[in-house]
Amino acid sequence: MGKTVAEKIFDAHVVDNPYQDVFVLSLDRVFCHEITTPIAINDLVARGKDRVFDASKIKAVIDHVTPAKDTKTAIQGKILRDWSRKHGIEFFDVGRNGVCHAIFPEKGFVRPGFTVIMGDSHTCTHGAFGAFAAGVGTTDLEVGILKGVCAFKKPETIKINVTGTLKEGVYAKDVILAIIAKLGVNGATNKVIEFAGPVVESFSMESRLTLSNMAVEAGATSGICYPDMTTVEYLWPFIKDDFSDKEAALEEYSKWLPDDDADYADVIELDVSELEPLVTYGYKPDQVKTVREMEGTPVDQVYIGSCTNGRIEDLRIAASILKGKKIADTVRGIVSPASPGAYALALKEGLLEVFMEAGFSVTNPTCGACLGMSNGVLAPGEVAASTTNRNFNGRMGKGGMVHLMSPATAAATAIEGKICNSPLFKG
Ligand SMILES: CC(C)[C@H](C(=O)O)[C@@H](O)C(=O)O
Ligand code: SF4
Repeated sequence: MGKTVAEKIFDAHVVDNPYQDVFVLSLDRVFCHEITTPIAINDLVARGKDRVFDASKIKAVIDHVTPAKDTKTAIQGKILRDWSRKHGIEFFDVGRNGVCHAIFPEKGFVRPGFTVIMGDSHTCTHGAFGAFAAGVGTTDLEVGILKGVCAFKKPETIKINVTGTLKEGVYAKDVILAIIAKLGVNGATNKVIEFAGPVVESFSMESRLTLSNMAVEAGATSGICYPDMTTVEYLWPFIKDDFSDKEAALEEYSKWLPDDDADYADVIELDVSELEPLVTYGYKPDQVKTVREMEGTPVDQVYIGSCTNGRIEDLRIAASILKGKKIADTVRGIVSPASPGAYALALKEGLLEVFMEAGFSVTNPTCGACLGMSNGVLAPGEVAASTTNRNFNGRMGKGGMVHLMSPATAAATAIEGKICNSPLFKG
């Protein structure tokens, strides 16, 4: 029987098989942010185990609330900062920081075939490189930091073949919303999703990161895209000394493709040729309608950012719609480029100017408004159009409502003050 991508990665990393389908895997990366890692650090210190398995494989960033907004968040940042310095862990502090799942890919920290953990549910994002990347709780994070291993049940895999041709103005965000609507919020629980097919092959790394990012919203442990020349091109600045040429890198990474006769829990065919821009309407990410159905819904705030859609590709699309336009005066527009790289490029390309002239506030790279912690918290009863990944009740502020959508739809919605299709989508 052939193997799925996750099965191949498990086989290559297994250090123990304590019982049945539980496997202890060696870790290639342990990522840390200031919300969940300080709890693990404090506990490790209290237990006299303030050690790390391999400082070069651990990376840390302050991203959720940055710069600190109060004493509590300042302390969280300080714990992570002091610990990183003490152990020689590469650390991204104010001025060089951004959303973990945007900055770590940008730095080339993830490679095909890697195992990655982090105390964050959207760690699945890094599966876009053909890695097994999973969010974990405090105990697993502590063990990972200390010993460089993590125990997982060998997951089954759902393969989704995305076929057809996307219409102009329809993006990876619409595809993943369609997938979540189809699977339901628990449809892939304890499973891995492989995103396959010509549409995914045609996607940039940014678009693949958007797909993998929301795998967890269907319950998936990880969302994996297959490594190909797009992956190699993206990683090339970081791997060029390891390979004679790009073809050699591609050949090496191809060992992380699934076998033709791999055994899947389910194989889903999704033809996206007729797909329209989508938007969520309720408090669960599988509550999805077409933008057309939701057209005219007034919004108070439009947020463009996050680990889902705060990358340079997203900023370019939104800016192309906002150029020369003004957002409605009933709307507060907030854009948070997700990483320093995206911010710097957006500045250089004049995109930040486009956003500002349209009436947006441009913030530093941070999670901020995405989870209602800073930089754009909603008041009760307010409605946001947002390029983020979660629309849970109160997610962006107690009593607030969030409609998830693509950056193109968000930009168009900001101009109208009401949910609407972008001019790029011709129907
Ligand atoms: C704060 C963190 C633990 C949380 C997560 O795990 O996802 C956050 O990033 C989120 O998106 O809600
Ligand atoms: S941007 Fe939002 S979803 Fe992503 S890690 Fe930050 S809070 Fe979580």
